[in-house]
Amino acid sequence: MDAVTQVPVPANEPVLGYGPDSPERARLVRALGDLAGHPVDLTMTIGGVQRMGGGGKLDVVQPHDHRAVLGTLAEATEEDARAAIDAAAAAAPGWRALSFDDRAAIFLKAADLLAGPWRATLNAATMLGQSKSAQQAEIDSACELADFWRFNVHFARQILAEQPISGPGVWNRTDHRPLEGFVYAITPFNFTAIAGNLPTAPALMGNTVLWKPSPTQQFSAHFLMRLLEQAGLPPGVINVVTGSGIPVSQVALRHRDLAGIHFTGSTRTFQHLWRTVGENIAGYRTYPRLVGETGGKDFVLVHAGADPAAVKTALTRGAFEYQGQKCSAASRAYLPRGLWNRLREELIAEIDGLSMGPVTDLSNFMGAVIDRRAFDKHRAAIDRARATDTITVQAGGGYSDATGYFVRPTLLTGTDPDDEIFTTEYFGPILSVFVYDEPDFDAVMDRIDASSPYALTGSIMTTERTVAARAAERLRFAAGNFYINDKPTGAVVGQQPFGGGRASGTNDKAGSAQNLLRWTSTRSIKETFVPPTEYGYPHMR
Ligand SMILES: NC(=O)c1ccc[n+]([C@@H]2O[C@H](COP(=O)([O-])OP(=O)(O)OC[C@H]3O[C@@H](n4cnc5c(N)ncnc54)[C@H](O)[C@@H]3O)[C@@H](O)[C@H]2O)c1
Ligand SMILES: N[C@@H](CCC=O)C(=O)O
Repeated sequence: MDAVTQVPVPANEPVLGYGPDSPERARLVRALGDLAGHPVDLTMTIGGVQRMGGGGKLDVVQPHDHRAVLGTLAEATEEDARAAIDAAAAAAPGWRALSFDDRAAIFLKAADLLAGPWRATLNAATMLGQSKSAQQAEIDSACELADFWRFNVHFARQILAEQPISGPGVWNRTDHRPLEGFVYAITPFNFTAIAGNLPTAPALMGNTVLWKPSPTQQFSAHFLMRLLEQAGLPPGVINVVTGSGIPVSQVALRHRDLAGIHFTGSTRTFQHLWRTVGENIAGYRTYPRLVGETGGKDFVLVHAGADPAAVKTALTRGAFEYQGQKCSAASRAYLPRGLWNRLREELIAEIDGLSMGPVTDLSNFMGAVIDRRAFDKHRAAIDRARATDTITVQAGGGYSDATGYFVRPTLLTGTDPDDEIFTTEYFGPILSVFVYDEPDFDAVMDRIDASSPYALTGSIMTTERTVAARAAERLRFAAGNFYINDKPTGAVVGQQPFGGGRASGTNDKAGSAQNLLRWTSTRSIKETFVPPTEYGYPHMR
């Protein structure tokens, strides 16, 4: 069909509340029971066929109850990786020959399936497998993922519509080709929406994909793939391989047809991937596109005139929702002495009162951290803080791995602004506060800018317009997402395109036209209607 169509106007998926007696709560509770009671084989999906990886097995458990097994995956081997890349290559001609509208319809249908009949399943899988509360699952695996799929279609259509001007006798066109080869999508444990967006954004632009989810997100990834199949995704367009990714990368990163990497995860992993691509650069057919959104040490800067109640809520929600396991989580805050003295007791009481436990008990504000490795890292950070003279544990500081990987929300104060509590990403429920004297406000901004290698999110809390403007200017490169009088988390697709610079990533803004452009390689076409028939020019006469 040749008609130039309009795609549906996207709108953000409304966030449901899950209050007592609500129908969505009843559906969620039922899904939690169903999924927890039926462990599944967490298969790979290669060329549309589900099978277990060829390597060692790994149980995926509920982080808040680590004896409860949700499913078992098996490490994908190098042979599995080769099969998945071959399947992507086999599916590529048919997929890129499909019209944009046909591809877009699959993801629009996926969004509607997710917002409707699949919502409870995806939310329950995310709660059980990643230990998210109902609210945190809802904003992630239901709303943000549906938003990614709907807004990406809208932005992709805008990209395709962008065409060059044409002079007399000439027609110029831009052909938005997919990349030549496969895209390797590698996704983190903490957001089901990111796991869903990273393989599907390149696929929407006509690419075929090798997708390696995080083992600790594999449970929700498994259902996500089933949803995409139900939406009509043809076999081989997205090929899922399971496990650590190390054998997969042995093959994928050295493959001639690696055309791009769409990564979200730690800075360390992304730098490893980039380095390996650099080492193999002469071996690729085309220069691979490298898109990576990585770590953060996100700040809240509080000015003397800020509203204490707003500061308290921004810190509590910003630092401790989803156990601080958001790349955007507030992990360092800079408070003026007067306000700190007024707020301290209330803030400690609020943090110590936060409910934490199994997320299947919907009254809990927090669940467990993702796994033993994360638990050990947070425990070590808290123990070190206790043993350091310049640091005081103001709230929390407890932990237990008896039934689940629980770390109490922890508030530290430190007098050395260069200590690792202000510079290192712990990726857990630990918030470090530096108390400054009010006249030092400008010097504190300099510190925030210089003391951490990251530049992901940050916020300024103030009631003075001129202070907000000064901070926005002075901290212009310290955060890719900057908030005024809000927590630094909770970006919404289409409203606050998300991503950071410096060590936080390539800042290609997930869920925006900027990101989608990375998955096309444009061809300029010039057509001359009546070509010249003599080689000479007037000055030669
Ligand atoms: N900036 C953002 O948008 C954003 C969003 C979410 C998470 N993050 C960051 O992600 C990190 C937490 O996530 P994580 O613990 O899953 O990160 P991670 O780097 O440990 O893992 C990310 C993914 O990479 C895989 N991986 C690791 N080594 C690999 C290799 N050699 N080959 C192939 N795959 C490999 C992992 O299995 C996982 O799927 C934090 O640093 C956080 O800040 C950033
Ligand atoms: N986009 C999310 C963070 C994603 C990283 O973990 C937010 O804005 O809070």
